[in-house]
Amino acid sequence: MTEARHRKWHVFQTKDELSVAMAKYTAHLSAKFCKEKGLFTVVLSGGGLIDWLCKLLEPPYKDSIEWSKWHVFWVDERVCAYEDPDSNYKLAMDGFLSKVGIPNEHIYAIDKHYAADGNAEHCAALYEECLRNLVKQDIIPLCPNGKYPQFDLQLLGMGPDGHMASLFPGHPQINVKDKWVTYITDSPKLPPRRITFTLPVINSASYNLMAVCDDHTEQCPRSIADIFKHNNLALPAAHLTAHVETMWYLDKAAASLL
Ligand SMILES: O=C(O)[C@H](O)[C@@H](O)[C@H](O)[C@H](O)COP(=O)(O)O
Repeated sequence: MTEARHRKWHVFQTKDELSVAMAKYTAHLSAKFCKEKGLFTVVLSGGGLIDWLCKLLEPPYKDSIEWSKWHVFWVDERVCAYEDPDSNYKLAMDGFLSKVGIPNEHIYAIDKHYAADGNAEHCAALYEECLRNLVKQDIIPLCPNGKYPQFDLQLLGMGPDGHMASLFPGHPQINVKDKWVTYITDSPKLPPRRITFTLPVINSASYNLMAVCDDHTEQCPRSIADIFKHNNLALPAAHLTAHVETMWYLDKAAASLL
């Protein structure tokens, strides 16, 4: 493992090794937080992540994780119907969540009706309201400055252009600080309408695990080098921190220019 400034990282020879490590990391934190607080708040993203998480569906994890104590959120979501193949909710439900015993009422998706209508602004406002209610119910604590919710673990991915969640380079959402959840209607990655946690919320998590596997683009290893060697803050993912630990899991291809 390598460490620079606040960032730690591991490079894995294969995606499979990365998935095994991701399962271990997640299972360890699940056990820790379930023991300490009686629940575990996990934030998912879209993309390849759900595939990599599938190691949790295998022994020894599937039967040892206290799934009933999990509370699941999305760091970003595409504003479309739940049944739409673009939906991050559908991706996670079909590939992972439906296969473990997380109570339905612990799975916090965006509003079904506004999502189907494509109303990103309302979806963002209602998702923020949902988080605020969970803070009142003591499911999510606030971070020490009292301004933002503090999730236990966020599992993130980075796009080849250096975006994370739905915070894209050259778009204003990265600067939003007065909201917990914001929205975009012209996302360069399709589909265009999305909601996303704001940067201060993302960085308030106790643990952030960013997993990046390069799928034959030249841009991805360049963005990784730009972040790790030059801390190029034009790339949203370069801003990632966390309260306890910011961990990057890279495959060999993504790390090829380091
Ligand atoms: O909904 C989304 O599009 C995502 O949440 C997005 O931020 C994703 O995590 C990255 O684009 C990485 O995606 P890949 O893992 O597919 O490269």
